[in-house]
Amino acid sequence: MDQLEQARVEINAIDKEMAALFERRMQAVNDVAAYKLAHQLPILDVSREQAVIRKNLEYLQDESLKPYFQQVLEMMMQVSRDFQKHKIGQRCVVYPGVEGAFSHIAAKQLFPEASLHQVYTFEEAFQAVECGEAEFGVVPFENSYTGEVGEVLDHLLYYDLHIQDVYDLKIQQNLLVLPGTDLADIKQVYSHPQAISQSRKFLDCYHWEVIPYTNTATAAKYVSETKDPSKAAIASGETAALYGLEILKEHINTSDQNTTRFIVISKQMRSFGNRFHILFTLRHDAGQLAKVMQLIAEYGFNMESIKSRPLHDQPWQYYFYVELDGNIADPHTADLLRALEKQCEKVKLLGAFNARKG
Ligand SMILES: O=C(O)C(=O)C[C@]1(C(=O)O)C=C[C@@H](O)C=C1
Repeated sequence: MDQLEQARVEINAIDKEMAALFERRMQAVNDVAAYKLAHQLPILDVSREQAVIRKNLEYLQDESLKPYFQQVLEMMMQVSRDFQKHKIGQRCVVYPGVEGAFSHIAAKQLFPEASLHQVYTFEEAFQAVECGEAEFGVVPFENSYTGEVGEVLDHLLYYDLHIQDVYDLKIQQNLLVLPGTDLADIKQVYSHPQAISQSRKFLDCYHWEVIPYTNTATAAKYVSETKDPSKAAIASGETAALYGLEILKEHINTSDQNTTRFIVISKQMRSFGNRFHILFTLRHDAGQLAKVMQLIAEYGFNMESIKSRPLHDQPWQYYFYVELDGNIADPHTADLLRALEKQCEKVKLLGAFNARKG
């Protein structure tokens, strides 16, 4: 046997073992798909995929093979997702805004195999999921620069829905114009108020009229339709391609850490992860909030975030949102929740998620 033949005999033997291992893996994936269908969980789990890749790369002895093995792992999980999609059927996911809006970009990344449908408002996304028209909704929750999306937080209090997942999308704002436009031609700039405030420093260098618009993608669409070179929009690069615009200035947001946290809303609550979030309301007496903070500290939970928002039906009264490090499945968390239920008027556990530390 020459060297080539010998190597091929070895490859054949390895492929045979891999075929058996592939069948075993797909049986496990089949169980995952059945669980995800029964519990209405999304197929893609980004944090799990990252963990699978990280762990498996550590098993390799030969460093130079790591990028190749990573490709194998990514492909294997793509196959796994295709198989699950076939088993579960197509999921319906809604997002607010138009094609090219950041919610659409987040929804595409979170649900690459789903059927995506746009709605006009955040509330329509909540309504579609609550009435069962859609299984999931992807809505913005918080921006690292401009803070929470208050309306979405309010809907979480009033709708009987939970947070199924949390996804951080790096946001890059760009100045979009009709092809051939110069900076000197621009007189008005259109965009969503959050995108405007994220790009404030850039905008302050010019004397343009800045006009708030429903969202970044509709602003880009409007500029494209007017065919007026004195108008520009602030939006994502993807939006430029969609509406035939040109990126005149890239990356105009003040902070390059600009990230928007999107949430996946669903009727089901996610129960695994290293962090969880709750909403609560209090009796309007002195020291109530301090008592809740004390309980959280006494039970040894690290609080990552706290926000307060006005209650719609009780002027000058507020509800609170907190994010705590810990596992919902841990009995200690159940103890804390019981203690909070005694202390608060209403407690709503929104769900768990995997937060990346640092
Ligand atoms: O563990 C899961 O949740 C799976 O669906 C399995 C699997 C995989 O094949 O390893 C596939 C898709 C997910 O994005 C993560 C991992």
